Amino acid sequence: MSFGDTSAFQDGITTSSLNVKDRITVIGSGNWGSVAARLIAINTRTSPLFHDEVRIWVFEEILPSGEKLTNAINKYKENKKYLPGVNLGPNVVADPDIRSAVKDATMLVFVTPHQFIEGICKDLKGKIKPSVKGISLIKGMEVKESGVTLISNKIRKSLGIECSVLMGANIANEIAEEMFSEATVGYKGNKTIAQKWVQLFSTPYFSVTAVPDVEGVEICGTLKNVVAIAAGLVDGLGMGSNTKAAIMRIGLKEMRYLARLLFPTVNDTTFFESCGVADLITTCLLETLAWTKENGLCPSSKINAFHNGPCNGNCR
Ligand SMILES: NC(=O)C1=CN([C@@H]2O[C@H](COP(=O)(O)OP(=O)(O)OC[C@H]3O[C@@H](n4cnc5c(N)ncnc54)[C@H](O)[C@@H]3O)[C@@H](O)[C@H]2O)C=CC1
Ligand SMILES: O=C(CO)COP(=O)(O)O
Repeated sequence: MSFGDTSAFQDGITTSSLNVKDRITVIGSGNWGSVAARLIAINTRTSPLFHDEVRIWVFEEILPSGEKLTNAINKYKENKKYLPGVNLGPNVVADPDIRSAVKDATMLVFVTPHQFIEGICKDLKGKIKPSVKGISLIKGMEVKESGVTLISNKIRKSLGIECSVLMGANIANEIAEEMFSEATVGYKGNKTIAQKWVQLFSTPYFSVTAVPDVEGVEICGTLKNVVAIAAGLVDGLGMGSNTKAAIMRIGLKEMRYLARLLFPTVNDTTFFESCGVADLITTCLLETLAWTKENGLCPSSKINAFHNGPCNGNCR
């Protein structure tokens, strides 16, 4: 079962049925955190379900101008370091103090690099409302000899809250430019909250669908990066599009195999959502583009460049 048409929910969730407006805090203000805050702020400005203001917790940094990043976001409504040139919206408010940023929140959006989540959860323990709902946009998982732990599970266990996930073919800069993208919300049990997450993120150019398979959605967002490394190697070796397509096809099958080995309840259909095949494709394509842009090279020279220097224009 899936759903993506937010208009269908308008009757199901009303302010009168919920009584209070939800208050949103975004935890993380990097590239994707800033774009996520921008999407959310569009909806909180217009939907009666949400409080207008969107708080964004900022890991404080000093800009080359000497200004604090938080002050600059609040002054210019722009994240000059992680999303320059994009207006975040008048209702986005940056806060460098994580505790004050989450104090009134009823919905928390986690969107930091995965290595920081443990420390962040420690800081949040006992500081959030017990009824708060979370969603993780973080890609990655913890791997130890004892087994793997998904990031949403770390959040759930550490804070004792419900935590959904949102993953997909979501290159943040493209969404900031309002180019069309899809995303998948993965949830466990609570369909009402999943519907609310869909409403919070959906815009005409950001189409969100929810599926009741939180592990499946999250593990897709993690494992696709392994396949993308292989796709990058294919580029570097100049092996061509057929080989890259084979890597992607076999990689998707292996993603499904491993996902089901780790989490037997993962649904096959999840791999056909944006979080599955679409994220795999965009990340495999991105590997090529990012590397070649950074190095001023054409794709087929990628590996040779390590040995022979930059492309001389003769490679195919
Ligand atoms: N950028 C993208 O297009 C997408 C990113 N993601 C995922 O979103 C998550 C966040 O990625 P981005 O926003 O791209 O990150 P980013 O790389 O743009 O920003 C890094 C963030 O980490 C913060 N930071 C640095 N040191 C820190 C510390 N010690 N403690 C806490 N925070 C610290 C920085 O201030 C900054 O806000 C990642 O899990 C990534 O995989 C998912 C989809 C798309
Ligand atoms: O979601 C992404 C592209 O769709 C980017 O994900 P990563 O941050 O894991 O590279």
